Amino acid sequence: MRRPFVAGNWKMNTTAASGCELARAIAEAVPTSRDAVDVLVAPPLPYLDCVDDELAKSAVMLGAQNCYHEKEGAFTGEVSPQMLADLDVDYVILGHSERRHILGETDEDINKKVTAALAAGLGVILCVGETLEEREAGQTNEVLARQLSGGLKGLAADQLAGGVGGNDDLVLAYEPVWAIGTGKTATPEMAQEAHAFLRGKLAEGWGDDLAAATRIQYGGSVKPANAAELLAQPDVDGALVGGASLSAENFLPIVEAAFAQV
Ligand SMILES: O=C(CO)COP(=O)(O)O
Repeated sequence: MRRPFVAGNWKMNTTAASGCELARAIAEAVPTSRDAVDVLVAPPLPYLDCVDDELAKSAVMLGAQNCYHEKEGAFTGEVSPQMLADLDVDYVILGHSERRHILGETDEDINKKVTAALAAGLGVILCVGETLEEREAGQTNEVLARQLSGGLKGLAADQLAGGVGGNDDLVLAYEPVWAIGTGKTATPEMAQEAHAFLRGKLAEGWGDDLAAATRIQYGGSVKPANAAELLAQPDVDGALVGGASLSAENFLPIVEAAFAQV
């Protein structure tokens, strides 16, 4: 069985004080002895260091929400994968729909970032997902296939599988854009269908072993009330949680729903 993976994407929310308090509450609930589920929080960049301190005595991993593809140099305002690794970041979220649709990132940009992040020893959570118009036009699979092959272009299965005991693997997140922050969740059946499609594409492009090992998270209005039925789907290996990750009261029941699966 693939180890479930629940991640909280805090997006551009919290303050230094409230972020650290939230991290502390999550860390307390997931001590190092509870490692059957991977749990991660991805705070805003300026709070990575203080959140990392709060997570020190827990099994909770640290995530970042973006990076640039260059190591260093004259790229004002950007942050390299090496800098994130230096701050103990385990995984970086790449290709989130907010970066694709608000910040204009292309599959080509995302591919450069995925390649650079994996090369720097970071794990990558690569987000893919269709808009409502694309779903209604029957283009969901086409969009998912394009974003997957675009994001992973030029990468071989052994670069995506992660090292022994390391967190430098590829994780996918299926996040239908119409379900993000809207309260509209994909039904468990819709999520399962998209996840199974993505796993099939991974098998076609990178082989059965990688497809069987790769975790695919679902993201889009995941809440304590719907987490268990989503996580029960055979190809749903975790959740990428936005709004509900901003309070321990909402995030921890989702984490517990994942523990209940193992
Ligand atoms: O975008 C998301 C996580 O990356 C999902 O956000 P919500 O859980 O707020 O819908």
